[in-house]
Amino acid sequence: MSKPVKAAVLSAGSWGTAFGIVLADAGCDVTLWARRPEVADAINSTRTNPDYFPGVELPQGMRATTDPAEAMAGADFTVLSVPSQTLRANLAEWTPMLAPGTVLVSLMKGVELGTTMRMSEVIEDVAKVGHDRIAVVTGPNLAREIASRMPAAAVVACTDESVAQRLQAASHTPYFRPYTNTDVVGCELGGAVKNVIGLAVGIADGMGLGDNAKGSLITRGLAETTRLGVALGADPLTFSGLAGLGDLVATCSSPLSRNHTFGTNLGKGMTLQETIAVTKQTAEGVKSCESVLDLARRHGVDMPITETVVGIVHEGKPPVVALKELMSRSAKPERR
Ligand SMILES: NC(=O)C1=CN([C@@H]2O[C@H](COP(=O)(O)OP(=O)(O)OC[C@H]3O[C@@H](n4cnc5c(N)ncnc54)[C@H](O)[C@@H]3O)[C@@H](O)[C@H]2O)C=CC1
Ligand SMILES: O=C(CO)COP(=O)(O)O
Repeated sequence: MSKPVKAAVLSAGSWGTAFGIVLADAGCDVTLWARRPEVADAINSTRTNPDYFPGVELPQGMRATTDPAEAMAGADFTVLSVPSQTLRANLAEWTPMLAPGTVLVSLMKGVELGTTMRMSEVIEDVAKVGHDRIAVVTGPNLAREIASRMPAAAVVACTDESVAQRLQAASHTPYFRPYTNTDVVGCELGGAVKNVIGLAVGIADGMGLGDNAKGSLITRGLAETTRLGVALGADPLTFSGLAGLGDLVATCSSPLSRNHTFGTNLGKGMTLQETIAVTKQTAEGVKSCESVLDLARRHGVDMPITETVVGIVHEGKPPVVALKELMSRSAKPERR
């Protein structure tokens, strides 16, 4: 009998835990790294992660530790699931402990502030591994639904298709159906920008602007995501796939989405500080809207919805004023 695939998942937050469940259900031997000892203890002693998924039973093939070296020892896949803005510092600490030949897998949907790097670029920069050893998992994957084993499709992307296929096999379960893709740029941008569009749709929902506004924001949001992607060398078709449209639809229609919920609270009139105070988990779009806009400006790409979100979230622009500005932009053809 062949040895089970070994996976380290760093860390034990929402998506790390949920994807760890997927890997374990697919037959992998999974070790989660948890920052807090009480989370690791609860996982090992109660087979649940009560802070994130109370009542969800974790698979037998999954355990937790607070020692990153122990988690990573001999791992075929090292899965990274920390907030995008802390990845660089976390990975710098973890790089000396990486197992030889391990594939680094990013679950993160963000763009680094300052450098405007995508997460796979940060990984390549810090861990000094080639892009053929870095994979990305993305798509319409709300962690709470996945942890409850509700059905979803996903994308596993790597420039080396055989690596994507290995990860596909390691994460395919009766409820989780991953497709491979070699367009890493498009897949990552789809995930990072949809968080920003999710904020915009949430704001519109909070303001009670209706479903036409939602449909319009999703579609025009996808148009600006695609414009950015094409400028960065992505395949435009990626954005009509799971990493683009699929993820946008899930995020923009679900109360489980933190970005959507964050936007809804702002649209209802909460201040930024009040909204941050009631948001317990990572809403990546809040920070990444600025880095996405920065990236767009560096490449001369117009991203009006992203610009509007930055105005509301970071510049204190009232949503009603932002809406008026967005709607009164100069008239143009749908496709340029
Ligand atoms: N939750 C979801 O449904 C999905 C999330 N993602 C992405 O996954 C990434 C992680 O998000 P979630 O797991 O949802 O967030 P989360 O807030 O639930 O978990 C984040 C984890 O990172 C840890 N953490 C926070 N600050 C840290 C630091 N400075 N150093 C080390 N660890 C730190 C926390 O302890 C926690 O375990 C994000 O980029 C998000 O966009 C992607 C798909 C689905
Ligand atoms: O990326 C996600 C679903 O695919 C999760 O969205 P939120 O981070 O907004 O919860």
